[in-house]
Amino acid sequence: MSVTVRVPAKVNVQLAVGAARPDGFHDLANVFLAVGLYDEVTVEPAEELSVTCAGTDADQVPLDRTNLAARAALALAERRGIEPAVRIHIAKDIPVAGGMAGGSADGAGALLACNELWQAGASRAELLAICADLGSDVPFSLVGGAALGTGRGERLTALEVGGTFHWVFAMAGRGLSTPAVFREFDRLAEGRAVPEPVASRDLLDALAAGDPDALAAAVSNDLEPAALSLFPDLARTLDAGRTAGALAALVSGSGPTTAFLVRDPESATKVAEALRTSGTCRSVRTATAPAPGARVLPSPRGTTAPADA
Ligand SMILES: C[C@@](CO)(OP(=O)(O)O)[C@H](O)COP(=O)(O)OP(=O)(O)OC[C@H]1O[C@@H](n2ccc(N)nc2=O)[C@H](O)[C@@H]1O
Ligand SMILES: Nc1ncnc2c1ncn2[C@@H]1O[C@H](COP(=O)(O)OP(=O)(O)O)[C@@H](O)[C@H]1O
Repeated sequence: MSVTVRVPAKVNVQLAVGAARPDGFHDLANVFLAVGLYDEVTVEPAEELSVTCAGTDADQVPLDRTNLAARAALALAERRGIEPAVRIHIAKDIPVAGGMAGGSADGAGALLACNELWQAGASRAELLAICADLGSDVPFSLVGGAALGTGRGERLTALEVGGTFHWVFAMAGRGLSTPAVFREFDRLAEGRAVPEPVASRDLLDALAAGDPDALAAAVSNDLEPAALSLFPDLARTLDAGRTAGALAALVSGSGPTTAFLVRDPESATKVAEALRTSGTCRSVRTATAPAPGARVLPSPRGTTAPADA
């Protein structure tokens, strides 16, 4: 018997960052949008906990108990008094350390999958609380769609999205560490007052209207200067996408993946091709948004019945 859960990547269409808090985190107004690039997490009973990973960047994924999928299984098992005897396999399609919440996706996926496999019966609220303990981005991976994250990004309010948005993503040749980018944000902010992070009304209206031009005018990422400071070549990728006709070009979260909002599928193909030939990135993908959150996939013959998140 096995259970497989599919979980989306995210892009942050707004990432407003406040001053560093005493606990080292930053308060955010984090507008998450789930995009149609997915990892799949499969769990099945085993003698002991193990993690395997295949696919894009699989060699960069830790296979020990620091893996967010393993941590999620352990957290649920501990709460429920269950032996965490489970084999976890991650089929990876979300770039690693790319600012698209791939590790968070695997954490949320493993949690939902183990809840199903073990028939552990954790409620949605309990799953969300475990997600928040695992990382700031993990609750959103469970929920998907679009949401405003406040606090360190873990407190979610679902947002209305009035249409399909088309995106192109350029993957960089190396990753960027999220803590390093926040540290660089603090360094760049030294000596100036950092305003409270607030969600943009124009941006929320653009999402609700499904209007790509209005969304393009409103996107912003306060971590972008820090990511560019640590990885200056990203400016060339952003320029290549803009020149090819993207409505907006921005760094995804803490980077280094760059995200390009385009008007329609034709424009996505054109911008993707221009980025591929620009020599400024490692690979290019297109995807639409919003995508649903973590979902149990229908099981192959005779295993557990599918259940939505
Ligand atoms: C920047 C964002 C934007 O969505 O995503 P990524 O670009 O990493 O995907 C997130 O805030 C990343 O969330 P996540 O990757 O879950 O981070 P966590 O594990 O909670 O924290 C890792 C480290 O990032 C920094 N951190 C994270 C969140 C936050 N609100 N303030 C912070 O300062 C802290 O240094 C923390 O120790
Ligand atoms: N299941 C996982 N998949 C990817 N990375 C993981 C996973 N579990 C832990 N990590 C660690 O988290 C780091 C950040 O990875 P990831 O979540 O992909 O990026 P980001 O935080 O930029 O969205 C990786 O460098 C890796 O060391």
